[in-house]
This record gives sequence, structure tokens and C-alpha cells, in this order.
Amino acid sequence: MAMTKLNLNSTKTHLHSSQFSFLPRTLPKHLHCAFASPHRTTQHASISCSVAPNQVQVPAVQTQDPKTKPECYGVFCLTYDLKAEEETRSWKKMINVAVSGAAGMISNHLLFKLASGEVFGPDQPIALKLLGSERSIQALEGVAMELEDSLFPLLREVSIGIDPYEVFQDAEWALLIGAKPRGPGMERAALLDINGQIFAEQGKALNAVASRNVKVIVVGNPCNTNALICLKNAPNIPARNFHALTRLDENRAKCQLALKAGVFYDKVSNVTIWGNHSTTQVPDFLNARIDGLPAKDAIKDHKWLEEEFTETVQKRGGALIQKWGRSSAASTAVSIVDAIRSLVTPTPEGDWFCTGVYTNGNPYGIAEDIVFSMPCRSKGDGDYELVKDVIFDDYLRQRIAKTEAELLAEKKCVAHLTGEGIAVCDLPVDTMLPGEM
Ligand SMILES: NC(=O)C1=CN([C@@H]2O[C@H](COP(=O)(O)OP(=O)(O)OC[C@H]3O[C@@H](n4cnc5c(N)ncnc54)[C@H](OP(=O)(O)O)[C@@H]3O)[C@@H](O)[C@H]2O)C=CC1
Ligand SMILES: O=C([O-])CC(=O)C(=O)O
Repeated sequence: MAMTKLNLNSTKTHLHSSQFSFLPRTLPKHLHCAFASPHRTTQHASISCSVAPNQVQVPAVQTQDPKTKPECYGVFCLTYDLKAEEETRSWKKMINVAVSGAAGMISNHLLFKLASGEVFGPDQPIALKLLGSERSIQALEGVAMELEDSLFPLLREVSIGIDPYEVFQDAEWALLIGAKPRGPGMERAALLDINGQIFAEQGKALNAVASRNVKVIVVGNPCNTNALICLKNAPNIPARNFHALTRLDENRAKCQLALKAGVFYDKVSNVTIWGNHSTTQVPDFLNARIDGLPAKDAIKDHKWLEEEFTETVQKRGGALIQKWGRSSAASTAVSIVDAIRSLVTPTPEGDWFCTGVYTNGNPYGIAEDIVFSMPCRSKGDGDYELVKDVIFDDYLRQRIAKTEAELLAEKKCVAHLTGEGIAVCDLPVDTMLPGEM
């Protein structure tokens, strides 16, 4: 594993010998370097540097346990004591954000948003911990280079690796994006199994090494059931901390309602996507509001709401692939930002957002022990509560029952990965991901 690192408080850094090209041409004054022992996973020697203002030291050989102090490279390895600097005086304690599938398309948008401060705020320094694989390790180094070249003041540390037990160490947020795409002719059951294995392993790793209060957002599809697998493999982390990303669907629904009503989309609120991030998802127009009014009052064409609107949102991902040639990446990254911000900032009075969460005592009568998208509010502390004041009609109930049945069937397909016995996979219909055609 190679790692780029800049630590606010420490005066020690470790540089990877294979990454000298990442070093700035001139090392800062008083930066002393020494070669260290080879790294366990990379077989490369590393060098260790320490900053000692007004002091000249003889370089000393460093040996270290790479699990506790991984090596690093590049500009992030240079360590300065920033505590005294005016700009950083009001900064919060650094947060550790782990991202899997970090060399993929969604991450390529997301990482730069995270590093810029637009997600966690302009006073929140951040450490990015990027998980890739043997396949993507070169690409991941390229991503780290672009992060270096972006000169983000808040980005204090970047590390890359292929072992989730290393990369997830002390993670306070884990954004799990990496997953195998469903190939031509692949059964949904096979996709559930292959990706389920990834999320079972990552759940175990989070359980072992992440912060006990880590917040996990599963993006890799099929994200609801992947999130269920992940949380079942992480029994020491509260199940309510796991989310499946349905915010992109919420945003898509808001856009369609705004278009139909002829208003700008900031006038659309209280939109819920119920259920699975698949074509059975239920975009709820019964509780949605447009300019403060029920959407059904603002949009009189109820046939459109029940038929066209619902199907458009369910299949928006596929429609985009037909035009763009690849699946939504930029808007997915934006929706991940929205999902995080909804948890770290108080929800505006009277509004809510939706996210796929573990059902455990929900007030809607939805089956327990699955990950189901539902309306939530947050005080901005990273936690949420379910919204109680929602209404149902027969149409909404019937649609919710269908997506619920699909998730219950998916759960049976992955019983071998959740510790619940032998998998029996009998999916009601071979439904699609929103991006499939
Ligand atoms: N919930 C939502 O709203 C949305 C979810 N998605 C889902 O997000 C995921 C990532 O999308 P995107 O970034 O566009 O995809 P990319 O194909 O660009 O990246 C996916 C990453 O997944 C990793 N991966 C893990 N296992 C495998 C495997 N067996 N075969 C191939 N790649 C693998 C790869 O990284 P590495 O080699 O480093 O492991 C790859 O970089 C997909 O599952 C997609 O369906 C997409 C849009 C919306
Ligand atoms: O199917 C996909 O990979 C893309 C997806 O989830 C979406 O566009 O909502």
C-alpha cells in the first residue's frame, strides 16, 4: 500500500521510496529523511522524515509497524506544525473519511467535493482513505496525484490501499462505492452474491477497525441488500449507522415534479423514495409538496403522477445511460454529498429527506430487518429519526408492498452472507437496477 499523508499534529512523516516523483522539488527547511524498513504489502523501502525547527539532526533509521503507522508519499507526507497558524486556529479536529471504489467514476467527482470543504464545511480538515484493488492501484495513485495538484487547504491526509482492514482504520465515514457492475446475461442473484461477498468483507473490516460510531453509506449496487449484508457483518457498529443511497432517486423525483409543475426545483420538498434502489422503488407524490402545497394540488394530472412520473423516476438511470453511454456518476456524487449534508446539518423545519435505513421498529408497518428507503429528519448530529406524519393511500401501500417483497426476497438470496443460514434465491421478478435496460 502506498500512502500520502499530512498530519496536523505529528512532526513525523513517512515517504514511499517508489513515489519520489510525488515530492515537491524542494524539501522544506529542517526536514530530515532516513530510509526505513520495507513495507509489508509493497516490498518497497520507505523513508521517514521529521521536522525539527532550528535544529540539525543526524537522520535515523525508522522501523515501524505498518498497521499502526502506514507509509506515505507525496506532498501529503510533508508535515508542518500548523497549530500556530492563524488560518487553522478555528479548525475542527480532522475527520477520517474512507471511500471504496475510489478509482471509479463516481469517486472521481466525489473526492474533490469532499476535499474542497463543500461537504463537511470550510473549517473541517479531512483525511481521505481510498480503497482500491490490485486492478486499480495504479489508477488510485493517479487520483492521489490529482488531489495533490488541487492544493486543497483542508485536505490534510490522503492514503491509498487495497486492504480494507488498513484503509478503514479509525474511519468516521465510510462511503462504499466499489462494486462489480452487472454484466450482460448475469442473473440478479449472481450479482447479489458477488457484490455481497465484497460487502460482507468490508462489514467485517469496519467492525474490526473503524470508529465505533462510523457512518456508512452504501452506494455500490444492489445497495440496499449490500448495506444489509454490511451491517450484519459489523455487529459492534449500530445498525442505524448504515445507509443505502437513495438520494439520487429523491433528487430525480424532485426534478420531474418541478418540471411538470413549472417551478424551479427548490420549491419541491417532502419527497420520499420508499424501498429499494431498483425499478420497484416508489417515488411518493402523495406526501410531496410543491411551493408548500400537496403535489397533487399543484399537479392536477394524477394519471401522469401515477404512471409517467413513477416510471420516469424508476428508470431515469437507464435513460441517462442511453444518452451518456455510462451510468450516472456526477449526479450520484452530488447526491452522496446531499446525503451526508442531510445528516450533518439540521433538516429544515417541516421538510425531510430519504435514505435507505435498517428497519427496526418503523412506524409504517414495513417488514423489519431489511434496509428500506424511508423519510427521515436529522438534528445535524449524524443521526436521524423517522418521520411520523406521513399519509398513505391504497396506491402507495400497494407499491410499497411490491418493493418490500423484492427486498425480502433479496434478503433470502444472501442468507449465507448475513449469518442466517442457507440462501434460497427466488426473486419475484427479475427486476432491474435503475441504470439497467
Ligand atoms: N445507489 C445509487 O444511487 C447508485 C449506485 N451506483 C453504483 O455505484 C457503483 C459504482 O459506480 P461507478 O463508480 O460508476 O462504477 P465504476 O465502474 O467507475 O467503478 C466501480 C469500482 O468498483 C470496483 N469493483 C469492485 N469489485 C469489482 C469487480 N468485481 N469488478 C469490477 N470492478 C469492481 C472497481 O474498483 P476496484 O478495482 O478498485 O475495486 C471500480 O473502480 C456501481 O455498483 C453502480 O451500480 C451508481 C449510480 C447510482
Ligand atoms: O444501475 C446503475 O448502476 C446506476 C444506478 O444505480 C442509477 O443510475 O440509479
